[in-house]
Amino acid sequence: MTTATKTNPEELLIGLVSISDRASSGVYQDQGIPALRDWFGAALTSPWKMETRLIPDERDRIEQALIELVDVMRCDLVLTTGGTGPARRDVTPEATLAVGTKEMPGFGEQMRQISLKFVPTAILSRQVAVIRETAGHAALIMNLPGQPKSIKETLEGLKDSDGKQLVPGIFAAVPYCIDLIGGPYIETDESVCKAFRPKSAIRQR
Ligand SMILES: Nc1ncnc2c1ncn2[C@@H]1O[C@H](COP(=O)(O)OP(=O)(O)OP(=O)(O)O)[C@@H](O)[C@H]1O
Ligand SMILES: Nc1nc2c(c(=O)[nH]1)N[C@H]1C(S)=C(S)[C@@H](COP(=O)(O)O)O[C@H]1N2
Repeated sequence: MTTATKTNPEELLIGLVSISDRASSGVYQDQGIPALRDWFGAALTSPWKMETRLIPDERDRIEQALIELVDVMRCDLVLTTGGTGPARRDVTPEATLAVGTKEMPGFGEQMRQISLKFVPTAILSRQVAVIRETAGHAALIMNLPGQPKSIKETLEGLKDSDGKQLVPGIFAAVPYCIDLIGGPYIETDESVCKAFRPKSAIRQR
């Protein structure tokens, strides 16, 4: 576990939660947090920090981690990886919906569409996204599947060998969503992920 504190209101605080019985008990090494950290390191050009958790597939533990990351640490964005499938112990979507104050169904639908370009089993992921709002703060919480490779696939989409975007990744819609819930202005490296905002919402630097 790492501990980050928000020192600058312009800095994005990202909560990264890896949910895996086997990685959290040491059967194998967690690759979820490293894959997320590497992706954000390449994608973001505006300031950011991360706060990480590695936990088993237990609904109470997942809810507790999400609430703490949003309400106490004041993360603006929380990404989970793992526990979205149909297996008995896969409960990440249930925990996420339980802590959300608004559901964002478009994210789940679109993430499955993106993932279907990579694997036919994408339909097995029940991933969801929600907004959690407290009195003075709000965050977007999004589920990603557990396969470490699914992180880049879902966030970044599909490019051809020349780098031309064939399928936009889900992260393209995240910066404007964070604007709308009062979070910091996120800027990205367009060669990794081009953020989409309405013209009126684009800040000139
Ligand atoms: N945090 C992780 N680190 C590394 N590999 C992972 C991780 N989570 C999942 N995987 C890999 O992705 C595969 C599918 O993910 P899934 O979440 O369905 O795993 P799982 O079999 O339920 O894992 P677990 O039993 O650890 O909860 C796993 O079999 C494993 O190879
Ligand atoms: N982009 C992407 N999405 C994916 C996958 C993948 O490899 N890449 N694996 C699928 C598989 S095999 C499963 S079972 C579901 C659920 O995975 P989870 O239980 O690890 O969250 O995600 C699906 N979505």
